[in-house]
Amino acid sequence: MTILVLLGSRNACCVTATVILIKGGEVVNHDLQMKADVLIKDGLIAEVAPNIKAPAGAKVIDASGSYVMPGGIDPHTHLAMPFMGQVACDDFYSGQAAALAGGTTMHIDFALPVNHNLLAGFKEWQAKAQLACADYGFHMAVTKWNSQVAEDMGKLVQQGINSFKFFMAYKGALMVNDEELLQGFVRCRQLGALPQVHAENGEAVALGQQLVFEAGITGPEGHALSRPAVLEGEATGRAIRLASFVGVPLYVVHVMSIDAMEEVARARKAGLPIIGEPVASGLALDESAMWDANFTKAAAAVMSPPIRSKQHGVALKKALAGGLLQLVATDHAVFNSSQKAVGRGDFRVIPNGVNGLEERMHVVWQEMVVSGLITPRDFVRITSTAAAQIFNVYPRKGCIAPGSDADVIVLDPRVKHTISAATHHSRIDTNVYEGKEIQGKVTVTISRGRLVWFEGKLNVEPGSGRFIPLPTHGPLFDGIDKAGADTAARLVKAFAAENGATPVVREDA
Ligand SMILES: C[C@@H](CNC(N)=O)C(=O)O
Ligand SMILES: [Zn+2]
Ligand SMILES: [Zn+2]
Ligand SMILES: [Zn+2]
Repeated sequence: MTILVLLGSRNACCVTATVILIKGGEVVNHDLQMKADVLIKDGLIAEVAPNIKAPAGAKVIDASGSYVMPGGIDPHTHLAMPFMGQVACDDFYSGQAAALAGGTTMHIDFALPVNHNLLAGFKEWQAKAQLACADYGFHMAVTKWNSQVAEDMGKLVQQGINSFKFFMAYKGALMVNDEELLQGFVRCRQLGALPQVHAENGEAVALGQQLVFEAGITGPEGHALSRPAVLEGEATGRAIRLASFVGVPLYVVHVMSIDAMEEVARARKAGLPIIGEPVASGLALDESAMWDANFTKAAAAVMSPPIRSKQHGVALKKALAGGLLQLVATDHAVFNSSQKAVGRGDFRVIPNGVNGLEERMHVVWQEMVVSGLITPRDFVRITSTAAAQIFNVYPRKGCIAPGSDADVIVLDPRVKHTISAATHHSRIDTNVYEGKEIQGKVTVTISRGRLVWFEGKLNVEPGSGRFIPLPTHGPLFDGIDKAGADTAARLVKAFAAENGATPVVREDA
C-alpha cells in the first residue's frame, strides 16, 4: 500500500510509495539482460520476473522501451572539501541530489585528515554527511606517517572504512613521500584494506609549475603544461612496483593518460591485483578547454592530473572497453567561477576539480554504449557493479536481485538531451560538459525504494541519507595475513626463489 509521507513543510506534496512495480523494462545486470518486471518492497528488491501482478496500492512505473539498471555507484567524490583555500561548493545535500538526478544512488567520498589526524577527519566528514539524502561510504586519506596514523587506520577499518588514499602530489599539502607510502601500504596489508593513490610525481609537478609560470605562462593552460602525462606515468609505475614489493593490491584513482593506463595494463598482465579508475572527464573531454579564451571556461576544466589531449581519452575508452581499466568515477570536486577566479594570473592557485556526479551516467552511456564500444551490461559493470565488488558491498549494492537494496534507475535510450549548468542540480555555476548532447536519459531514480527522481522532479530531503559501512577483505584480499607479519617472510621467499630463503651460514662470517 502507498503511505502518504509528509516529508516536512517544503515537500508536503511528496509521496513515498513503499511498494513500487517497474513494469515492461529490459532489466540489465552486469551479467544478464532480460525483459522482466521489478517489484520493490520496503527499500529492497522483492522480485524480478516477467508479468508480476501489481499488489494493491503499489506505485506502478511503465518502463517499456527503457533499461532498468542498478543505480550508479561513484567511488570517487569530494563533497564540501576544503582545498587550496576554498571549500567545494557542493555539500552532501546538493551533491547527492545532483547524483540522484543523474542516476547515481551511492558514492564513496574522501574523508581528509584534520591536521593529519585521521579520527578527527572521519568525524569531520561524518558531520558533513548529516546533510546527506542518499547512500554514501568513505575512503580515508593518509597525509602523514606516524604510529598514531597506523593505530587510527586500525580503528577506522572497524568503523566501515576499507580503503586508504595516498596523494603522491600536492607537495606541501596532501602529498606523502615514498617512505610514508610504503609504511601505509604495509599497514593496509596488515588490515586487509585497499590502498589507493593519486599518482603524479609531486616534486616534478612543483618544478614544472615553477618553470612554466616563470616562462610567463600564467593562465589555465599552464596547469596542463606543468604536469604532463609522463609525471602521471612515472608515479603510477612507482606506486604499482612499491605495492607489489609490499604485497598489496592497489587502486589507481583518476587514470587520465595513456602513460598511467599502460602501467596498470602491464601490471595486470603480470598478474598483479591493480585497479585502474578513469573518470568521466578524462574519457569525454580534452585539454583544449584549458586554452579557451574565456578564463572562467578554461579554469573550470582545471583538475589533476590534467585532462589530456584527445588521443589519451580515446585510449582510455578502449582500455575501459577491453577491461584494462575496471570502472569509472568522477572525482567530483566543484569550485564555482568566483572560487576558481582566485587563480586569475596564476594557474598554480586555481582550485583543482571538475563536476561529474550528475553527468557521469549520461556521459559514460554516450561515450561507451551509444558509441558502440560496450554493451548495457558492461555499462552496469563499470558504473555500478565493479565499485560494489571492489569495496565489498556486492550484491547488496550494484545489482538488481531479490534482497538487494532497491537502488534502481530507468534509462530511456530514446530521449535526447543536452547537458548544461542552466539545468543541472549541482551548486556550481559552470559545467565542464556544457552543451554535450546525450542520446539516452535517466527518467527514474529509486534510492532504497524511495522514488527520488521522477517526471523531472527531485523528491529528496537533507538528512535522509545513510552511511554504508564498507567491510574489509573483499574479493581482492583472499589469504592476506591480518597480522601482516608475513610481509618480511613473503619478501624473502618471493625474492630468493632460486637460492632458497634460509640464511646462509658462513665459516668466515
Ligand atoms: C584534490 C582532489 C580533487 N581535485 C582534482 N582531482 O583536481 C584530487 O586530486 O582527487
Ligand atoms: Zn514534492
Ligand atoms: Zn586526486
Ligand atoms: Zn579526487
